[in-house]
Amino acid sequence: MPAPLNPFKAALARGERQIGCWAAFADAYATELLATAGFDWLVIDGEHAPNDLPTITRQLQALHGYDSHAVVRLPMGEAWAIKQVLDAGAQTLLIPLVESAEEAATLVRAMRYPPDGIRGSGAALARASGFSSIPDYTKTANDQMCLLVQVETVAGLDALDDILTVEGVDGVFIGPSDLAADMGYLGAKSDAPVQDAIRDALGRIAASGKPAGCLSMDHDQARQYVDWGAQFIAVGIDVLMLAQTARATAARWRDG
Ligand SMILES: O=C(O)C(=O)C[C@H](O)[C@@H](O)CO
Repeated sequence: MPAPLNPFKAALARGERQIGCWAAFADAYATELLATAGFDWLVIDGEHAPNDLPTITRQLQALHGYDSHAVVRLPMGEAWAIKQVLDAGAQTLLIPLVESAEEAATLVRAMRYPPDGIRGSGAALARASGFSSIPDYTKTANDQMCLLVQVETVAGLDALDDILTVEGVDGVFIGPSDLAADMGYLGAKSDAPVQDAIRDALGRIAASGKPAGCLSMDHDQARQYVDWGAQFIAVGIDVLMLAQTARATAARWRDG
């Protein structure tokens, strides 16, 4: 029996639009709830949400059997951390702050077993192999790995065309907030120079044939990103959705 198919990777390869949402509660119960909403992908965020390996693992377990695909974002692309979340069952990773083709190629190798990469082959005891109930896991897992790299600095944009040539990079996500900050527009990702840079980057990624990704909770802006070439687009962040609704409800009753 081979490793489970990665439906998100397959959908991207078919050119299908994938609508996503950030899962930032660091909690399996909340992430399972989100999986009932109908998003194609959910980011289990280990960069800016208080997640660690056990909370990420519990969220992967909670998403099992749902159609929303888990995209695990690590704080940084370290090979040891990649190995741990892959063994926990993640198939798709989103790695922040990639600034060169060399970095991207190193990430590809960290996600693959030899001879294609350096992933440690101890999955026999891990959730990824169904605790050894998937006999061909290690022989077939490489093909189901999906690497999304985040380009979100001026240096990253300068290296974008090179990054796009790296085999094994399955998609490139433009991070609007970090890009704005790096361009000197901290907190102003909608300012014209940042939007121009995002437009250029999404266009270049789409033209290369690789899927482009982006994030906006502003629905008009998200639509704009799709028009500019984004194929996988995150349109919500769960903590902010709850915060906004809670604040609006309280204000309505306090002020009315
Ligand atoms: O730079 C960005 O934008 C991102 O990388 C996404 C953010 O980190 C997201 O968590 C919300 O701001």
